[in-house]
Amino acid sequence: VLMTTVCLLSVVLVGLYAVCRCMIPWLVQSNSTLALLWYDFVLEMTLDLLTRTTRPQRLLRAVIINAVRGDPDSVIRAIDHFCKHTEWAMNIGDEKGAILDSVVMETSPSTVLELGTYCGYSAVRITRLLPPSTRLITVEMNPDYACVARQVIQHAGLQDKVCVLEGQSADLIPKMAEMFGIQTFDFVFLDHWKDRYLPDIRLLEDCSLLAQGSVVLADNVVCPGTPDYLNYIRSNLNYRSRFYQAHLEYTRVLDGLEKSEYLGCRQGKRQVDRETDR
Ligand SMILES: C[S@@+](CC[C@H](N)C(=O)[O-])C[C@H]1O[C@@H](n2cnc3c(N)ncnc32)[C@H](O)[C@@H]1O
Repeated sequence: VLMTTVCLLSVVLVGLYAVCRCMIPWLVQSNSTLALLWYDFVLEMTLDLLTRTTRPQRLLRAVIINAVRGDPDSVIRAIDHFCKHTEWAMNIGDEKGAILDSVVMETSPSTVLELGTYCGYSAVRITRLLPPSTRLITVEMNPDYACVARQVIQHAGLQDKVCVLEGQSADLIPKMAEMFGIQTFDFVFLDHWKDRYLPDIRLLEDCSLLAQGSVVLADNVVCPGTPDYLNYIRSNLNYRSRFYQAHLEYTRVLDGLEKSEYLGCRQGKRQVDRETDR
């Protein structure tokens, strides 16, 4: 009886292990809700409990161990490697990061705002492409994330070109002119909580922080998705919008970026034929 019980238990345990090892990654790689639930909730909480550290702290450790100090590209590589092989994290990632790079390069901005810093991955990506006189202002509401981001940015050697502002975007956007003497932003990267995209783009407009030619790039417009923002920006005469299809960072789940050029205040709505813009 004992032998049979041990054998049965072994079979159950091996089965469970196989399910965890093969089925869960397969399932979460192809379903957006499962992916976010698994990576952003189950795995993160479990690892936080087991290691008594936070995900940003673990990511920072990987950067310090594996990236060359003063080399932004090696910091980016170290984070991508950590997120692909050790632990998923909500950076824009390498695939969408390449699109971000190309939009930054074609915009060649003098004034840049990022909403949602997290660990500083996209801040490093953007800043390494900016001319020497241009600084990035990046806003993060979580002080622990902001602290990690500053260390990641410092490791990349970009600390003199980035200002990590701690606080809520809604509180800080109206203070940009007063704090930095900024009149308008040439490039704005939206990558904070998705329900803030619409109120914050309107706030940027109300504070006159967008000028004709300003480019707004929004991440995660498909996953988790920003339907109210997309509806607003695509049907607005004041913007010319283009969608870039890609995948949720480090997965096969569909996602995308929306690049919107501000055309100046014309007022009114239009029906955008998105197909022609793609
Ligand atoms: C998806 S992560 C940003 C990832 C980062 N841009 C990257 O690619 O490396 C979103 C971040 O936005 C921050 N956040 C969310 N809502 C915010 C708000 N209203 N103001 C400031 N930060 C916010 C969150 O704390 C989180 O760290």
